[in-house]
Amino acid sequence: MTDLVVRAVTKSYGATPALRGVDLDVGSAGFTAILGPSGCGKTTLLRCIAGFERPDAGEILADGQVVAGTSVHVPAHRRRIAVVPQEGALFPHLSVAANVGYGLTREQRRTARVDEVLELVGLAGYGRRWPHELSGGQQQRVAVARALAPRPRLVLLDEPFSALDAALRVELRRDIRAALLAAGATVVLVTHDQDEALSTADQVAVMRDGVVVQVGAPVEVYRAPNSEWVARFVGDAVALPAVADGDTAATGLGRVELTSHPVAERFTVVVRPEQIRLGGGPATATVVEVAFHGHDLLVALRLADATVVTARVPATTPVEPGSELAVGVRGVALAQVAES
Ligand SMILES: Nc1ncnc2c1ncn2[C@@H]1O[C@H](COP(=O)(O)OP(=O)(O)OP(=O)(O)O)[C@@H](O)[C@H]1O
Repeated sequence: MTDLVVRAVTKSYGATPALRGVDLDVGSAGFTAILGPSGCGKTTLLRCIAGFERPDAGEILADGQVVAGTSVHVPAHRRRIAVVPQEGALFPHLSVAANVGYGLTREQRRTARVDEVLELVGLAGYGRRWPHELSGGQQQRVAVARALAPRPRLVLLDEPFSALDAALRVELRRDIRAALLAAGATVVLVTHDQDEALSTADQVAVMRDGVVVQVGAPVEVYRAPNSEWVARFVGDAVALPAVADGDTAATGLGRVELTSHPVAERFTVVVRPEQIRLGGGPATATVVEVAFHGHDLLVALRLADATVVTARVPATTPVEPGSELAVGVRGVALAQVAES
């Protein structure tokens, strides 16, 4: 697997800073997602890695070789890094096979490589079709096959599933992940979709305002975000005013366990809506609203201190607006933020 290292990379467009010192190590993880809101610099980082942009400062190394750095700029076509863009990547006037073979030498095209990668993405036998004869999902599969054909050391995916409908995305993500890892490629996916990042990647790098603010396995980033911002960005979060009580926090939902000592006398703790327990616990709450979301209910609760928080519970939970319930928090708080 290719070891990609990004060190202190900065990049501005005129007076607009897009990257403000990005550090990222993609080495050990097969599949890394770069997750961040619109405008945080994801695409710029991807373009710097691919070689379409030149960083202002910092270094990018692939397998220990500097591909971008002070006075080094290996051109994009020499990096052995493939990019799969959002959509519209295929040449409409070329057959599927010709699209897939586009980046291959004439000799390579005579081998079975095109059929091999088409099979890998689940499109064996589609070589003679034209792009317009394929569904959107099939076109993205062809784009991935084309990226894989020349055996790149790294595949960069730029929001490749964003134009597809929800059900198709889930299936395609799973298949594409399997195909890329079967091909032995190291993969970097850029996305603003939390669910996509958490469900597809082995490692998630969360970006905000031109820097990577947290890197970790999906479960780590979700369960132990290093700030309230990350907690809110990777999922729903409930912020509770808290007062230090020994090594725990006293909140409107009762005592909450912390992963570390309280940061101040008064602070805010963050928990996930699914951590709120209904029908048991040390505090009392009034049910303000119950919203049905298929397998879940979102239950708005007014606590004794008048704070309103939202709990997520299975749809089978018996709960009525206006009723009073015992409530509590299970598990530990995700993050604590000192009151400013
Ligand atoms: N070619 C450009 N010229 C000037 N400013 C640019 C250019 N490309 C990007 N920017 C600016 O750089 C910042 C980062 O943009 P970038 O496209 O990398 O973000 P992003 O996270 O990929 O956003 P999105 O998810 O919306 O694509 C933004 O403020 C953007 O307006």
